[in-house]
Amino acid sequence: ASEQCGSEQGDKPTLQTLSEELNKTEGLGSVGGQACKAKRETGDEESEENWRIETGLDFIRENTMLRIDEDLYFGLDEYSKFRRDELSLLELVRTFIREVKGVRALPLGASATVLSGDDTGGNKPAWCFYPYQLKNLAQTEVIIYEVLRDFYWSVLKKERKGQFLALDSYLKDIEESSLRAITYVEYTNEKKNSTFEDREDPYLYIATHPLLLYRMVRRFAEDLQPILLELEEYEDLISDLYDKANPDLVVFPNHDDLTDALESIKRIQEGTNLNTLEFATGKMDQLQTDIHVNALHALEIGAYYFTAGHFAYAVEWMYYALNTVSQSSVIEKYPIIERFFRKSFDHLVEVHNQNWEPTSKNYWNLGVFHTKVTAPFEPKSYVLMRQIMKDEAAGLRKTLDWNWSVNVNFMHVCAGKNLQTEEERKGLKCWLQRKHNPYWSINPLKMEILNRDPPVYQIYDFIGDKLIEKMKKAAVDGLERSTVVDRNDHSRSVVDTTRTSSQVWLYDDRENGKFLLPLTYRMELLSQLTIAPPQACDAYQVASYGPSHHYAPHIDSFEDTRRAVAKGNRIVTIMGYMSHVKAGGRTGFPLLGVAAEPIKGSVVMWYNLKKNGAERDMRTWHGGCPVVFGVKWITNKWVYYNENFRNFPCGLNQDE
Ligand SMILES: O=C(O)CCC(=O)C(=O)O
Ligand SMILES: [Fe+2]
Repeated sequence: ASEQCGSEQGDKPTLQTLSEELNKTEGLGSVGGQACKAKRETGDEESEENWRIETGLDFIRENTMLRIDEDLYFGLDEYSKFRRDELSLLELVRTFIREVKGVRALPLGASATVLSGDDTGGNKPAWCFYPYQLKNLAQTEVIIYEVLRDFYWSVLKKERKGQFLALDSYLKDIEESSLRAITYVEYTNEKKNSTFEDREDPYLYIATHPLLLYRMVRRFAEDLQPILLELEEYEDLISDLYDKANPDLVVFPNHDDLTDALESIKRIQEGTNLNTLEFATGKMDQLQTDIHVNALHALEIGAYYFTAGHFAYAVEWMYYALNTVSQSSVIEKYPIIERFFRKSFDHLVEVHNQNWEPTSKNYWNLGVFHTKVTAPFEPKSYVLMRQIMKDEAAGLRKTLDWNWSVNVNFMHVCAGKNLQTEEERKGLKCWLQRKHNPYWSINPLKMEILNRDPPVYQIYDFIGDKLIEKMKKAAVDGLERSTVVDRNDHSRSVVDTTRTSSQVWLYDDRENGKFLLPLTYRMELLSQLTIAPPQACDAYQVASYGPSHHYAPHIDSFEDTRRAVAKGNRIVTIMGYMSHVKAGGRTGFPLLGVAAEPIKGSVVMWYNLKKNGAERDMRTWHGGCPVVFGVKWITNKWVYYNENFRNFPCGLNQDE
């Protein structure tokens, strides 16, 4: 069916085919299937296809600021402007993308209120922190899509021929991303014969896939409002949209959210060392998804990396964009387009090289390649500086002072690399533990030791699925953005980019938390520590992470013991995984060179203090690696020293 779609265009390249081509990615097959279906449903559209394309092109030529024209060099003036003011590359790229897609920029000062719902201004939630709200947004968008698609084919094409290239490319963008994902999820649900409970939610899939999320947020921030402004006169349409999409209940993402989405992509890629080509084509940490970004997206992502000062990734994304666009046949007809990509690419290479210094300073500039870039760029010959420093960083693991190597090692363990030496790996094993308590003899613990000194254990099947569901249910409505101890004032907690999860506390000593007590007792048996009394622990902290959310390396014990005078400090952490994570989300120990895999139902246990209970054990620096795809749920149980100093240091498996 998709071939048919292509052949409708004949071999005459048009702007329509151009944006179709730009939307394709090498090796992933045609993405036009859904679009074809939409067209077929409306019956006799094929014959009318051509006028739409032709007049669409004319419309663009006549009405846009920057002309796509052989004689008038595209964006040359703009281009020379950005060379003086480098930060505007991103804006220039956005202008270019609008141009190609036929999206008119909103008039300056226009507040796009056609369908913006409640304007909660500064109180608007940051979208990226709420996968469950984003899920609703994905659902709303599909409703908007359906209304606009029907309107497009039933009304618009008859009245205003060809003026709506922007709407056309908007509909296509949804079809090849969100709708494609929904089809995929529904298909797998069906194939797996999923019951109601374990059906995967297609909208949550969209809300937690970093590329789908970026594409959706981008459509809201860039594409939808200008389209709606142009359709304002169709009052029936607008009120239909208003009724169905209920914008008063949903706050739509804006440009700040688009920046957040781009920042998320950056955090994910940097934090888990994803290869650019693989990431762009939907591969994340072993998992291949059938979702990708197109040349225009890659162009924007490259420009964002440039703005953020990470020049190596900027060059890689721009190279991907250029390469994708160069393979498009319509480029022969519009070489001007390719020239824009090439100019941008050349510029990024130049800036990369300006920022590359062959001195030890590079230890602080991890955003460049190991060497300057020379033409022709061959991505395989260039290695990221941080990659090159992997061995050196691993060698510095035992240095307990904070230094540059911690972040590099954290990134590598987050990517699933094991940095432990042969010596350190000796004696690491899995076993069934039946000792220490009769309870375990009939129901042995599935133990694994991840590190011997200091000991880090992972214990599998420790929290049952039913209990996990109960915990999530009790937690989900109370989730709030996590905080960290204020660096300047240790008595305060503050919101910070080093910890981007949301969280809530559940109390097993309160009426509505009693269901947690069996878990607490199980933890006592496991650790041979006193945990249940409130003075021996903190309540259960339940935390949830969406894509890009992380917790940078830290130690769970307090630096300032005034935070915990009565209880003593946090001696042991027992952290449970309450979900599988599709990609990413490990718990990394950069100084130990190892990470725990987020396996639902397992708990990880380690020390935060030395055995004397007074000093922090600096070796158990750890952090929550960025979630790449999916949602990660954890629960923390922190155990305090004073209630436990008597039975210490018998601690964990003293006979191991
Ligand atoms: O999310 C993780 O894997 C680690 C969380 C953590 O270290 C904490 O909450 O203290
Ligand atoms: Fe922690």
